[in-house]
Amino acid sequence: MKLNQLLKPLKFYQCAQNINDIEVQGIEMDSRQVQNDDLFICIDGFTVDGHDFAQMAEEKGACAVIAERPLSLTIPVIIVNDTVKVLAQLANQYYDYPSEKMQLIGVTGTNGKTTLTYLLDEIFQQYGDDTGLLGTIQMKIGKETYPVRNTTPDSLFLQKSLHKMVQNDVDTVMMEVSSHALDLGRVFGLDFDIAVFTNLSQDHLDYHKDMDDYLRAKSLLFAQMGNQYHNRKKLAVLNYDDPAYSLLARSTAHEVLTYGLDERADVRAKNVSLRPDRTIFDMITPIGDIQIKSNLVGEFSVYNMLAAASAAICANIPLETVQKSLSLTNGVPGRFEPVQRGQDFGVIVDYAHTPDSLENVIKTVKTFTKGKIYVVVGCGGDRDKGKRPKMANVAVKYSDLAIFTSDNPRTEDPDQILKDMTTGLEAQNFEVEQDRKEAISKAIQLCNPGDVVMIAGKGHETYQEIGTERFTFDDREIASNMIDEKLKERF
Ligand SMILES: CC(=O)N[C@H]1[C@@H](OP(=O)(O)OP(=O)(O)OC[C@H]2O[C@@H](n3ccc(=O)[nH]c3=O)[C@H](O)[C@@H]2O)O[C@H](CO)[C@@H](O)[C@@H]1O[C@H](C)C(=O)N[C@@H](C)C(=O)N[C@H](CCC(=O)O)C(=O)O
Ligand SMILES: Nc1ncnc2c1ncn2[C@@H]1O[C@H](COP(=O)(O)OP(=O)(O)OP(=O)(O)O)[C@@H](O)[C@H]1O
Ligand SMILES: N[C@H](CCC[C@H](N)C(=O)O)C(=O)O
Ligand SMILES: [Mg+2]
Repeated sequence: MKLNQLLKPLKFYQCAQNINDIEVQGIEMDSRQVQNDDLFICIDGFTVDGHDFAQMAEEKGACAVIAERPLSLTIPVIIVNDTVKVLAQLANQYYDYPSEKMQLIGVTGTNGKTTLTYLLDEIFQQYGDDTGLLGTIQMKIGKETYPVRNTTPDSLFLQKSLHKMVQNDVDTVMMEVSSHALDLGRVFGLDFDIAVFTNLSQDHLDYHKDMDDYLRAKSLLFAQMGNQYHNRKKLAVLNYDDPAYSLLARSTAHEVLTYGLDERADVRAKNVSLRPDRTIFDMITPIGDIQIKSNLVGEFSVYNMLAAASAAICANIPLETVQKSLSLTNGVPGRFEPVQRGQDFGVIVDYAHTPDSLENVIKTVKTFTKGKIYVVVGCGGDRDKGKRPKMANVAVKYSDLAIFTSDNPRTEDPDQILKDMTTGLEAQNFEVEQDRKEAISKAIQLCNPGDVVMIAGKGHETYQEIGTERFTFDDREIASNMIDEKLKERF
């Protein structure tokens, strides 16, 4: 593509050099990845400033650079006010606006995004769509899966991925939209057809100034859905029971469909029966009522199913398809995932890493546990420190014994994280075992028939991040081995 053509979305920019005949082979924001004739865009990041790598980009063959200040290079330097926004605009232009060629569903909220995108993926596949998925666990295009670094990638990777999905004839894409992504403009210019909100509770206050700032970031998804009133209807799906509902409803220019347990919600659950191994309820919707019998457990799963059904209804999926898909689903890897090795006690691995999600899952375990509940949990390093005492409090409040351990300490001192969790804790029903493997082993060793161990915080993760290195670690695998050992000892 000619550089002139690529710059078309921009009205104002400065360039002292002639850029008329420059041919661009690709866009790059990482100098290390630059290839001949790429356009390099300098991003001033949290760790380093991309402007400092423009020279490297030139040496690697970049044809031009986009920057926020003059740089002494021999290749043309195009100056703009905001390279983050320009990256999003040019990536969209370069990949020919892929989000407009698909049905795009964005999901935001503190908890439940991954779960909801998986439920939706199953519903749309059940309907017969070719689907794409972008989120915490992986990116998926049809049956192919790809590893990811962020829940919501930067705008360049995002547009490239959506373009690939278009090339693969994907009809519908579900994507998690994190508050970081919204705040950092990673989803600028995306044409969302349906935007879904799950819930808001404390997380990420290392990044956002306070809960209002966090909510403001979440509201951007609904404010930035685009304005195609006549071509295609756009819809916002909101949790009526969450206090954030009214602000989010006011943030969008589009029609809102609400869900919740409240009688006033458009899509709601009645006669809810929360059982140890399944959940049964009547789902009331504007287009008819269905009964849901699902393997998912806990009240939070009712919310996830209501949200999934609401988004599906917005996309004109028949209720029978929704009903069938929700009855078939076995949930999401690392979300309330049982580890079963034939033992007479329960072991559940879950990704709860916020006070609210931890409370939800332990309370759910409590509803069906006759024996004791042991919780193994830690808190991530380089993340919201305010969550630490709150998660510790929840763990001791709802369990018989909490074993506090390391999650991903990252660059923090694991002992300090554990101190942050336990300082001021009044209850005595906890132990501290920094080594996560030991902590899991201890909990499993303590189990008598009918007891349950809840291993929280890391869910699907197959690594433990200590310092800046990732070491192989999978709660499910470790727990399986420990259970096997315990069973062997018995015989
Ligand atoms: C705090 C944050 O969001 N950081 C993101 C950010 O990194 P950064 O600002 O540190 O980037 P940087 O290293 O300073 O680099 C700046 C620029 O220089 C360039 N560079 C750098 C080095 C070099 O040699 N040459 C070069 O050109 C880089 O390519 C980049 O363009 O930009 C990177 C590329 O897009 C992201 O991967 C990275 O996410 C990091 C890994 C991260 O941990 N982010 C978390 C906080 C996050 O975003 N989490 C949310 C989900 C949270 C949730 O809901 O649970 C998410 O969406 O993942
Ligand atoms: N609707 C919900 N409300 C509250 N908690 C939930 C809900 N759904 C799931 N959870 C809990 O939150 C945990 C994380 O769920 P999930 O991975 O779906 O959320 P997420 O929003 O994608 O999280 P992340 O931002 O870390 O990617 C689950 O393991 C479960 O403990
Ligand atoms: N996406 C979340 C994941 C947290 C998972 C938990 N295991 C941790 O490392 O804190 C975050 O980056 O805050
Ligand atoms: Mg997620």
